[in-house]
Amino acid sequence: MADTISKTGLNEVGSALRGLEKFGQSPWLDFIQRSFTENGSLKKLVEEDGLRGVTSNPAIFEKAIGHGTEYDPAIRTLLDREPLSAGALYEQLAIDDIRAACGVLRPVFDETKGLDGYVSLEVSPYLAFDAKGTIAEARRLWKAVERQNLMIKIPGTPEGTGAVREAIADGISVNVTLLFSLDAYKGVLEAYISGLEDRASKGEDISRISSVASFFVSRIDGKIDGEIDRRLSENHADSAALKALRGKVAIANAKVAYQHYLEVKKSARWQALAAKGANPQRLLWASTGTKDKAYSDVLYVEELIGPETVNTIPPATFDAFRDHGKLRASLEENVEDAVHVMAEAKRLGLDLDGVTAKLVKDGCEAFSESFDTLLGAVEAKREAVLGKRLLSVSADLPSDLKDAVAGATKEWSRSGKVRRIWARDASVWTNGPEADWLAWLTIVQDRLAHIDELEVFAREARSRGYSDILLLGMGGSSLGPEVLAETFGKAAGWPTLHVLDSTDPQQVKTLEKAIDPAKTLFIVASKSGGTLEPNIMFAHFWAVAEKALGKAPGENFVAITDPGSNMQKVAEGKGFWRIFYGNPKIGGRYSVLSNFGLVPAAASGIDVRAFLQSTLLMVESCDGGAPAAVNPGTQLGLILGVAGKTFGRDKVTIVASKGIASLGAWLEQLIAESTGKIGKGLIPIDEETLGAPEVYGKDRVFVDLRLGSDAADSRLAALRAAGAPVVTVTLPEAIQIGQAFFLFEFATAVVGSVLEIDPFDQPDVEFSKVETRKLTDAYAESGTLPPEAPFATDGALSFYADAKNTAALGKGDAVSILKAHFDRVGPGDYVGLLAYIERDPQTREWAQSVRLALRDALHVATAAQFGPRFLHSTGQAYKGGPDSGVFLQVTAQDAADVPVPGAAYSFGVVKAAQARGDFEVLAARGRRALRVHITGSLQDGLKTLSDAILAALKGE
Ligand SMILES: O=P(O)(O)OC[C@H]1O[C@](O)(CO)[C@@H](O)[C@@H]1O
Ligand SMILES: O=C[C@H](O)[C@H](O)COP(=O)(O)O
Repeated sequence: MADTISKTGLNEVGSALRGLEKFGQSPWLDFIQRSFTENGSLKKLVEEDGLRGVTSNPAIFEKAIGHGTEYDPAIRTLLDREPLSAGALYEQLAIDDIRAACGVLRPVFDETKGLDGYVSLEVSPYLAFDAKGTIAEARRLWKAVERQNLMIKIPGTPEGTGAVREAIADGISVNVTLLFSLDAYKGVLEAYISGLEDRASKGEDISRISSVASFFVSRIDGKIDGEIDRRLSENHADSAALKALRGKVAIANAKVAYQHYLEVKKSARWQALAAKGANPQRLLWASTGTKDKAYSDVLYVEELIGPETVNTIPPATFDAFRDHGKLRASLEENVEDAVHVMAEAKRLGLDLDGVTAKLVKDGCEAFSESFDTLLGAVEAKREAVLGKRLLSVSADLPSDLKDAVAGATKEWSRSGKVRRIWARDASVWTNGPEADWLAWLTIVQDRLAHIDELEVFAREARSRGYSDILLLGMGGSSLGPEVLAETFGKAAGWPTLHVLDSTDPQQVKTLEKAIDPAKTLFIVASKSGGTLEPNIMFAHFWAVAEKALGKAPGENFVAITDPGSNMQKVAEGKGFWRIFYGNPKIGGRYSVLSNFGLVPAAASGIDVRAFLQSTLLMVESCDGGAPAAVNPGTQLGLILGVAGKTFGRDKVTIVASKGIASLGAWLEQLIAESTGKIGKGLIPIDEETLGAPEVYGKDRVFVDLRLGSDAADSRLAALRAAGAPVVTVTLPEAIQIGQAFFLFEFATAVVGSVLEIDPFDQPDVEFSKVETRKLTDAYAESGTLPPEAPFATDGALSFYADAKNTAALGKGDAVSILKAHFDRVGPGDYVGLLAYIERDPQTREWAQSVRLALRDALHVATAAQFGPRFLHSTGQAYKGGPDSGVFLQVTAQDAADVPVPGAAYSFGVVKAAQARGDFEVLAARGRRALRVHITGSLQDGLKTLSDAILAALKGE
């Protein structure tokens, strides 16, 4: 702008601009930019051209902030101070600019006794059709800018008009924008007057409120002239009459609006307010830059000069008017002609009502798009400044998927879904209870606000000299802590964090041996407090600790549970050292950034403050102020959701750097339990070693989680080249695992919206729990589980299934049964190996080799899971998700069992009941499932089973 406004002829022709004042019109400038204010250019216009106000809009800020590097230092300074989102950064920059301009214009405000000297700041264009949101934002911005010569710009939509009345009644000066039609203007003037009356009736001063009604001009000609040209090109019968209207309608419309202003001013109603000191709401001519080069470049200034009006002039027009503008009292000239033009437009069917209605809608959309572009540019700058402090997400997508994601992104922008998520609007999903499960959105800020409590606890725990921490929990209560334990390892001088999430007696024993129970801090974690596993694990380790310490070990126990749970009562009754609470508005799989992750993190020496501060950066990246196109959580969610829903790519294959590989298991629960229901969903595939493109079907999306500068698996390049979608999430440092948690939480919520499901419930897991409970109750009553018989036995392997599956599999030997089972696998299916055995390096390796053999032979996705752990994770999707799973459940005779203190059943019985409950639900859901039970040595049995599987796959 400094260059745009010429410096020539100021004294001589500058009088044209200055001359407007003599006609009662105030020239304002439709432009703002930091450097322009800072370098004195704005002041110069005030002093030399008689400039009396400034207006801004989202498009103007987009031009100022969204391009070039001028605002970069300010962005850097702001980010050094606080982890702001793109939206918050923009707002801060805009507020600073508006304040600076208010400072320059303040002398005008004082000299004119509050008539002029205003600077306008527009409410977010996203709120144009949201009355409540608009008034809230108007109040917020008014307070934040805190300048008497500020005007809050509110669009003159029906919703905006309602907000105008409230704002005026509040004492906020308002510039009503996007006015095109006489009717809309009348409504706005009425709202202004009513607002003043409301305020006066409260006995409050109305003399310090100012308002303008921004009537848009050139955009009307743009539309009407376009229609005229279209008709002329078709040799319309009324060609001459149409031609005569070209370039006339906008000005005529404005002149007629001005007549309304004059009439209202004469009214008794207005006079009563004027007597109390009210200022009239002046008409402000906006959109006064000439768009059609065929017209004079000062047309919309010269033709609208009249008393008690404002013209906000864009820079080039300002220059032009200074240079060759002519002054005359044009606004009240030939009013009858204006009325005639309007009548002609009506007669010729130029549909001014339709045009103006469309202009309002288009205007709001255009400002929203400019705002999206602006915030997108700010986000790019933000990411550049944050650099390696932020994880990055990039995607290589085949073109059809890429286009579909771009389409979905547009739709999300248009419908404001990201903002609606943050506004806790359940209509983003199913309009069900989703809004009650969204406290994870702000849990990071919440926990940072209480960080002292965690830090004090960490110090105390450390000073107690524990060698180990053993966390007992399932699913969301254990998988997050497991990621933290495995990602960060043991911190020097701090205890080692172990996690137990199994009822396998051997696994329980292994953990018991790994710790020194007298020097262990036990953390019992359960949101509900009612989950079977943590309760029986607690009973066991309480007894173990009691024995080791020789006294009630409450001091060595900490509970994490939701307030009011049974576990809270137990912990209180048993004198636990501490009880930490979860947030009941956060589900288990979304709880890692709440106390469920933070308490074990703090106790094991992770710097929870730094961890949360880092995580907050990602929370802000996913904020409602970051438009869908640049919002990493939204983009990731749209890619996964659209790939699954539209392209049948519903297997999310997770590949990871070694250092963050445990994130995969946490992601499994998040994705599967959140999305796998009512026959829909994404199936996470974790730890499946990559293969060549030929071994895959077309149902995959690969998510590559990279840590630091770890090189990506070279096989991904081949997959990319073969057209497979690959999303890469790169964490420059391990501490950004918190960012990854939030990123995927947000993305999963987005997937839920795309799939039109409630991502926060888990109906089928509950069903399994009920089935298991029935079996353990039966055991408690009779001392034995209900009898069951295999439908076939082959050596150490016995096969069990429901009637439907049995009928499909036949009663041959192991190989033939397995062959029949895997013959049922088709393209797009996946195979789930569900092993209810100890999860240790050997069994994991066994499961890996079997799943890879299955994948390579059947060209389908495979999952290798351990029970009962997966029941609180992928189990939901296996039962409730798409019916594309083919399951082989593996159970085994336990070498030794472990009793559960105070219960009739043992760990082995619980595990057996869980496997059977799981199978019953799979069968009830009509899934293709087979259970193989190993008797005798587990190691030998597993070998026999894998040999039989390999033979079945070879078709032997
Ligand atoms: O923390 P809780 O209530 O013991 O629940 C453990 C897990 O069980 C589930 O409720 C069902 O599997 C999960 O969502 C949850 O993470
Ligand atoms: O208040 C000012 C308006 O936002 C501006 O004049 C719109 O002008 P345009 O139609 O040239 O975008």
